[in-house]
Amino acid sequence: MPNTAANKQIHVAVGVIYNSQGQILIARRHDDAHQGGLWEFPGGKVEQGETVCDALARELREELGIVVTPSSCTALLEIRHDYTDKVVLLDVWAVSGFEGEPIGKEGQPLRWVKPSTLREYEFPAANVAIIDVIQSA
Ligand SMILES: Nc1nc2c([nH]c(=O)n2[C@@H]2O[C@H](COP(=O)(O)OP(=O)(O)OP(=O)(O)O)[C@@H](O)[C@H]2O)c(=O)[nH]1
Ligand SMILES: [Mg+2]
Repeated sequence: MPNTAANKQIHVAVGVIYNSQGQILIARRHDDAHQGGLWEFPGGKVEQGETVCDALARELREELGIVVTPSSCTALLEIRHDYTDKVVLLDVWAVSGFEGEPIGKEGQPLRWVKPSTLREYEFPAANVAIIDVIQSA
């Protein structure tokens, strides 16, 4: 298949961020974004020349204003998902240490939730596997 915009795989760094009470941070995607209106784990596209950890730290600084403690990042899983309009490779990391208080710097609503309540929120289809891993931990 030719490498067109429609089938090019997008590498995404995704953070499952824990606070000291064991809650996880979720954010609501803008209505006009891909998979808009759904909840997500914060993160974004890995840029050329970046490690996934660097990309995650940059995205969490840009989107939430927090500074991730590099030693607190651990790889959780990778998910490849075909949304028809695009294919994503989600590189999912747990983040248990950071400085600052997260705020929705792009106007996105944020919520700290207990892992057991994650299924009450609507996420993109690719996230089902992430929630399975979180809840089996
Ligand atoms: N951040 C994030 N993206 C996800 C999740 N699940 C999921 O399918 N995605 C998909 O991953 C892709 C890239 O994520 P993104 O939109 O956050 O990328 P970004 O921050 O670089 O955004 P930008 O393109 O506005 O600069 C989107 O197509 C999005 O739908 C998730 O839990 N978190
Ligand atoms: Mg993003």
